[in-house]
Amino acid sequence: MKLKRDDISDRVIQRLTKYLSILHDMKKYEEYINSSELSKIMNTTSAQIRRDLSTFGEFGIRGKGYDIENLISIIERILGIDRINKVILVGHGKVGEMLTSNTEVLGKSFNIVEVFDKSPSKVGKEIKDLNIKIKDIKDIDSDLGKINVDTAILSVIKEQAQIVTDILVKNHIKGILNFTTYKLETPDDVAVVDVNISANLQELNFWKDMLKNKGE
Ligand SMILES: NC(=O)c1ccc[n+]([C@@H]2O[C@H](COP(=O)([O-])OP(=O)(O)OC[C@H]3O[C@@H](n4cnc5c(N)ncnc54)[C@H](O)[C@@H]3O)[C@@H](O)[C@H]2O)c1
Repeated sequence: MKLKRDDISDRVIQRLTKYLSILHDMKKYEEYINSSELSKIMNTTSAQIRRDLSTFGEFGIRGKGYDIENLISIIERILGIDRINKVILVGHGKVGEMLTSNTEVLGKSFNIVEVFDKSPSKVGKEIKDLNIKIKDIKDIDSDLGKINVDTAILSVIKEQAQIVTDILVKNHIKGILNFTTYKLETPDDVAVVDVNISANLQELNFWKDMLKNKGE
């Protein structure tokens, strides 16, 4: 099935990643799960689950529900994590270090293959856990020409975010995980996902207060 960007909301994709983690837990105990069981764990409705999954095809078996193993592999394929994805990281400061010092943060489907920075005190230093040396951002054009990679993590200072993004786009990067708070401008064929812990906390506060008021 060929889907267009407008057919899929960000929320559906966020829920897919949650379904996946629940399904991984459930597969230890069950072979099948129906939308009603899944909806209780997800704290949503079974109609929502059916709607989300039907965006991508019909996978349920009438009377039995979803084959958990099968659903896991379908969702992994949809999310492109049925393979190892090579990723580069630009900006090895506090955030960058947090990401390279614990490979579990990225999960088993993502591998950091190159790290770039512009600070002379960092370029050339080895990142032991990854067995690679930090490279100079100045050399990114020639370095990326040698490896086949289309995903980048951006963790430079905000003031450099767009400049680095333009360099990444020029080097055929098609997906950027943006840790900076800068609103990046990219061509239509480049996907950007912003990570913003402060914004997440603000959202959390809103939901927490709303639920508290509901109980009063
Ligand atoms: N998403 C979040 O929740 C969150 C949390 C904390 C910080 N941040 C943001 O993440 C970014 C990184 O934060 P940090 O605390 O790691 O900052 P930092 O100053 O510790 O690190 C930034 C790194 O980027 C490098 N750099 C700067 N310009 C560069 C360029 N043109 N090319 C390559 N490397 C370059 C610097 O040399 C440095 O190593 C900042 O924009 C910060 O605002 C986001």
